[in-house]
Amino acid sequence: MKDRSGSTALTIVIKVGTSSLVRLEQNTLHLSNLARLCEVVRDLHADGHKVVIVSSGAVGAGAQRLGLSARPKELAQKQALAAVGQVHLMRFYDDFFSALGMTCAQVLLSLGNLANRGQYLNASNTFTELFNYGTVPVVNENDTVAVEELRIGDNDTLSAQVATLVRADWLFLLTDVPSLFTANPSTDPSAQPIHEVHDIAALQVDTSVPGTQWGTGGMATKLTAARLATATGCHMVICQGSCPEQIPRILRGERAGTVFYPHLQPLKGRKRWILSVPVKGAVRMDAGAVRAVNERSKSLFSAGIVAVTGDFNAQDAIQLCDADGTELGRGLCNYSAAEVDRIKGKVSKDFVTELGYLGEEEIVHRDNICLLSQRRFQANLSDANLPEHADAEEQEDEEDEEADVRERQASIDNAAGIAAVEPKPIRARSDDIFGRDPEQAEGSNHFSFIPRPPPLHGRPGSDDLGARLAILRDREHRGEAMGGALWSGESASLPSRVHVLPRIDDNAFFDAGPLSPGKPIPGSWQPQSTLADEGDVMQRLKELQERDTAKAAGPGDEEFQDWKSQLSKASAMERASETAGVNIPSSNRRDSSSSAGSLGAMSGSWKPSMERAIPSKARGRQHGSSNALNLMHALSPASYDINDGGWLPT
Ligand SMILES: Nc1ncnc2c1ncn2[C@@H]1O[C@H](COP(=O)(O)OP(=O)(O)O)[C@@H](O)[C@H]1O
Ligand SMILES: N[C@@H](CCC(=O)OP(=O)(O)O)C(=O)O
Repeated sequence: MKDRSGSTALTIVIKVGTSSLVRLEQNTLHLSNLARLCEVVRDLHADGHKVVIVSSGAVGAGAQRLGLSARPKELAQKQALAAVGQVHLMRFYDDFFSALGMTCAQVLLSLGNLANRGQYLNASNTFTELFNYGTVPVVNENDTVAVEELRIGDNDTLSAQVATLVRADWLFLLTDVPSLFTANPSTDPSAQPIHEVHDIAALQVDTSVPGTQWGTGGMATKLTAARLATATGCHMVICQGSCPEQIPRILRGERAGTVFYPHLQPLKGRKRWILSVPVKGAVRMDAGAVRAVNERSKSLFSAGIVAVTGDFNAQDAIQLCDADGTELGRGLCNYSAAEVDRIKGKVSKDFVTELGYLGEEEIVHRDNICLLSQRRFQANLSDANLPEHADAEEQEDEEDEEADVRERQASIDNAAGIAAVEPKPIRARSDDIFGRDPEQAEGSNHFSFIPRPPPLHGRPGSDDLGARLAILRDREHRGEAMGGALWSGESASLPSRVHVLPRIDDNAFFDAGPLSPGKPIPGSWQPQSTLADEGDVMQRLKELQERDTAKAAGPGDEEFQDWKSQLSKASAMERASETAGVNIPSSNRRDSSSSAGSLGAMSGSWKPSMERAIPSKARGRQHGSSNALNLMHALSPASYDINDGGWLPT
């Protein structure tokens, strides 16, 4: 079967709500709905489509099993009911699918599985394998263990996130009404059905009246799901759960339910994942910032921020809203809520005075912004109205997508314990580090890519450099140093034992060139001075921490002033070179706004002629503030030299 767009093999997510799975009056499961849904899935599967079910109903079914007539209010009670109901529901899914000659698989997800990029990729690989085995994954939130602040909370949002994860073409939300209406049809007899939605922002509907006591979120969360799903290029449909047979008919083009059309230029690669990061706050932008961010796909700078809400940390996801509070997109913020509050409306040269350090120039870098508006979708959008750099953006999206595929593959390889020592060229990521394969014999020169652990956060001057160090030492103690930030080992090209403290939070990509057994890493690095042992490293860190603290004390310090003036010269130099088209490594370009790159540049270890395959996307992909460690590298005499195209932080 082809869908209306002519595609043959589709990935389809079907979310079924409690209202369609539980018969409130009879206090039983709605077995006929459930059985017919399984039959529809069987037919879709037989037509070559991959199908995931996101099933609600655990709490409702649990309540029925225990004879409760009202939904409990306490989280712990709901969690207990979910534990009872989930197994009951899955028993029927398993029975029905078995009777139809199919196998289903239970997947319980929690927020952490989606918000953490590594776990997200891992979950994605699991779905791929479940599809390969021909099974039907049946997903629910892991309600029983999800604590309040770490819950997704409703399965409409969960289903959109699952649709993003499996790169679904269609997401169906089966519920107890035939479509979205202009208002709740059970309380407003004048409510009119809405059949098609091209621009969610333009919708005028009242979703404030909730549905049954057993559902969560009513229509409001379904609209949230629609915004997420359509932004990633997925069609979404709200339709009647008692008639799952509509699904194949809607795919063929029949008019039923409410169809939300996807963005023409959907989010790709890593930006899709950003949508799964929990939102911790919001900023409101003035009209100029709205134009820059929403229409011209620019970064968000502090000058355009008029208000901040929520309590977020650096690198949390926040909503980017217009002055009225309408959400236009989401992004990973480079500063905490308190920091943004202090620098909002100001320009970046004021950051040092306000914050005591110079951080990223962008509050939210454009590489970390996911726009949710469907401005690009409108059919009448002429080329002249397309956002600035639309072509470049498209190419960057493609790069993002390719990077995403590579990351997924790397995640599979790592999970399988495959050392990435291959005769063919390998593209490595800077969040991999090189290390000796722990499984290999002493004296072997084989190298592996070892995934780096999640980034640590910190600011110079804050005392968390000490905390970072404690974490690093703990990792090393636990034998994770090879995959951690404090790396120790022997390089094939270095005779001596060295300690390398790589920049721990840069997600830039770099090309490692071909690796093969017994061959030194191309572009191998040579420390100009060697930190011989842990004592040296600790001593160095201590010195640097003291310097950090002194610098953070304020801009009165002479050395700090000198540092600042070098920094602005470096930025100017860089801008000039950029304009002149000199090939500048992207990571250094990015770092021009932070201490390390610029100081590195000024100290001569920056090599503009160095050819490296770092896509421009690397810029701004910073996770957490790297300033403390960047600063350390910048100040450290142990800077690393690049021989022939490899890359390590200076
Ligand atoms: N504008 C609207 N259009 C349709 N239904 C609405 C609207 N606003 C609120 N609702 C309510 O949303 C309910 C469906 O959401 P919910 O109870 O969460 O169901 P489910 O369990 O299927 O997720 C409907 O039964 C209806 O009462
Ligand atoms: N995870 C919960 C579902 C929460 C939920 O969103 O319910 P619903 O609004 O019926 O889709 C459960 O299984 O009961």
